[in-house]
Amino acid sequence: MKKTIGFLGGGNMGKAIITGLISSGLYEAPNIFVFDVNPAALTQLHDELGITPVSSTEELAKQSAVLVISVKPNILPAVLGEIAGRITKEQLVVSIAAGITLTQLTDILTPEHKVVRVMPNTPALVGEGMSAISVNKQLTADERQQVLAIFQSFGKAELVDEKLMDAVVGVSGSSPAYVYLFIEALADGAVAEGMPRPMAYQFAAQTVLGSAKMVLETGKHPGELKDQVCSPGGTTILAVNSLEQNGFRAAAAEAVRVAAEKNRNM
Ligand SMILES: NC(=O)C1=CN([C@@H]2O[C@H](COP(=O)(O)OP(=O)(O)OC[C@H]3O[C@@H](n4cnc5c(N)ncnc54)[C@H](O)[C@@H]3O)[C@@H](O)[C@H]2O)C=CC1
Ligand SMILES: O=C(O)[C@@H]1CCC=N1
Repeated sequence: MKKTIGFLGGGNMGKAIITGLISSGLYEAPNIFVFDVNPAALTQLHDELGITPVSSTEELAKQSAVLVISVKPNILPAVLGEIAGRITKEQLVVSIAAGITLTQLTDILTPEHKVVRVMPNTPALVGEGMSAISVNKQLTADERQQVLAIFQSFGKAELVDEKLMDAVVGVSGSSPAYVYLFIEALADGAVAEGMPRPMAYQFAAQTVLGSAKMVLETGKHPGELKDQVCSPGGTTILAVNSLEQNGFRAAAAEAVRVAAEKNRNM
């Protein structure tokens, strides 16, 4: 049997996942079905990635063993509600919508349906995603592994207790945006010192990438890694003090908190 997956919504996050899936080889592009109300988005996905566009949500539900709902949270209930009657209890329904709980999904479908809540992030596009996955009781152990394999094909993925999903949004779902802000700010500083902008982005982004790898691969505490950069009487400790004076650490932690709170109250 063909291994199929469908996407209801092919926007920023849908496209990032589809690109990641195709690059990993887990799914062949023609076996990825997409429906989007925006015909231009659909044509672009077809032309760029080779996916199979479908013309209705009903058709999508029929074609997809795994159905990923990747529309905005505010329209998910209506969109899923429209096709609820066509979704079988064998299909896996995966929602990536912020703030939509497993119970909300089974309220729209039925408690017997297999539902999955995932919080991915856009670096899926380049095979470096971070996804958290919660499932309801209807999934078998094999199906849990299947979902994990999908999201591990383009980065790291973990099964988590659903109550952690708000923290996940703050620390990985939304946080690429804060990291881009940081990269842009580092580059602005370098440009002010006379560095050409493209060079500044490269130096800032490669440093963020390398520093992240240091945390993941050495297993060392981030504080210890920071200390290794701070020479006594040197440049770095002055820069670190400046960041502390300007509330950098508190600002980052507060960003995670407000994103989590929003997710909780969506
Ligand atoms: N952008 C991100 O970094 C992340 C987004 N998410 C979640 O992913 C979901 C999608 O977000 P984005 O991709 O950023 O939004 P987006 O606006 O880029 O994409 C949504 C897509 O859904 C389409 N759409 C709207 N109404 C539709 C309908 N009735 N039927 C089919 N398609 C329809 C739109 O044309 C658009 O292409 C949201 O629920 C969001 O919470 C989750 C993690 C990260
Ligand atoms: O901003 C949002 O609501 C979505 C969820 C995480 C990233 N983007």
